[in-house]
Amino acid sequence: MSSAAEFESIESILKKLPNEDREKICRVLYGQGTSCISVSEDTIALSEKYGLELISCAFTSREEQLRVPRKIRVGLFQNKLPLDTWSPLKQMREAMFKMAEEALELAYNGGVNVFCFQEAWNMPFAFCTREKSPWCEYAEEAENGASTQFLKQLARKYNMVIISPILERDVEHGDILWNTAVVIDNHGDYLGKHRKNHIPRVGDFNESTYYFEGNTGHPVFKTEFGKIAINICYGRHHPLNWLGFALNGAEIVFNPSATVGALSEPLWGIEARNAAIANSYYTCSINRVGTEVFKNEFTSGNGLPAHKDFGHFYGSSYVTAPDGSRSPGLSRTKNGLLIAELDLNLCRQVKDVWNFQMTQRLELYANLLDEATKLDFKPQIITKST
Ligand SMILES: NC(=O)NCCC(=O)O
Repeated sequence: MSSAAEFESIESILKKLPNEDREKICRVLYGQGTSCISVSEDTIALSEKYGLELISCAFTSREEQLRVPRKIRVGLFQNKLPLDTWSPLKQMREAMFKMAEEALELAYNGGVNVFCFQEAWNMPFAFCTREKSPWCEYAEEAENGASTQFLKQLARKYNMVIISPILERDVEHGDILWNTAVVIDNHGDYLGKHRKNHIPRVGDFNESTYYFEGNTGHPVFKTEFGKIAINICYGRHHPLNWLGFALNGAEIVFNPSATVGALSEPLWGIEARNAAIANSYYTCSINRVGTEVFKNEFTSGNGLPAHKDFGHFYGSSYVTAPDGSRSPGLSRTKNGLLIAELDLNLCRQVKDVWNFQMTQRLELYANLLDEATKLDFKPQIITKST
């Protein structure tokens, strides 16, 4: 479904440079902190069988004298829709589950401990349309919906924490919808959920037609593989949203997303990376791939002609470490799995060096925020008196 005109990735262009030049550029653009890790031949064969691009890398950390390394592997999965947007829901679900099963099998073979899907992974990203039918039918209960039940058994089988961002239907509270990430622990038990804090009102992203801003705060989920949190898509534009997860002790924050090139691609490599630096945690950014075409035209309220697709979802999923180094990105056009080995000890090591937490002056900002939220707030602007 991707347009042939789409280029594959920044990395595929960098590969064309002479080695010496490429190394210099990568050191500056990507940081010094990643190296390739080899995965078994079987894992490579599996990625080929399932048509999934596979990138695996490890972030560098220092060995400590008193603490053992806390190395874990994350798996970031990006995918196109397996069928046309207008396919019957049952068929779409079957195709999605098959694809998820293959990606999880590959992740297990690559030693992944925590796996995350893209935003609203099991449905077309139909929120551009503002139509209610059939899209609202994709909504599921967080704790016991079809995809949670399906993933629980795979989480148990593979001893893997799974983050499953879905359209949630809250049947106990008026059947309303939310944009939610469900967390299933490695024993196959439902651990909890987080609802998207910031809802876009930009371009074709008409998501406020479907759900409100989330009411779950900034939860951090304590798992056997570290303290994890989820900042869903548009929340990545809000630095205080990232801070919220840091204040609650996150070591890894996942950013499952759905965003298109014309809108956000120059921002993509910056925001989650900056958040990792500012908050001394790892960030894992996942974006969907491909161009999703809808049956009916929709408009964006910007005077431009009505159209039937959002534009190209550019994938490019990547991981950033607390020291600012980042992994290569997955392709802009293909389904893929990025496996990254993280030593969670690096979070504290970076805090000790940079002291961002010690120097952050929360009380200063708390006072300002308190004032700024009052209706009679007067901005502190100093002008020359006449
Ligand atoms: N899904 C979503 O929140 N997309 C908004 C677009 C963006 O933040 O780049």
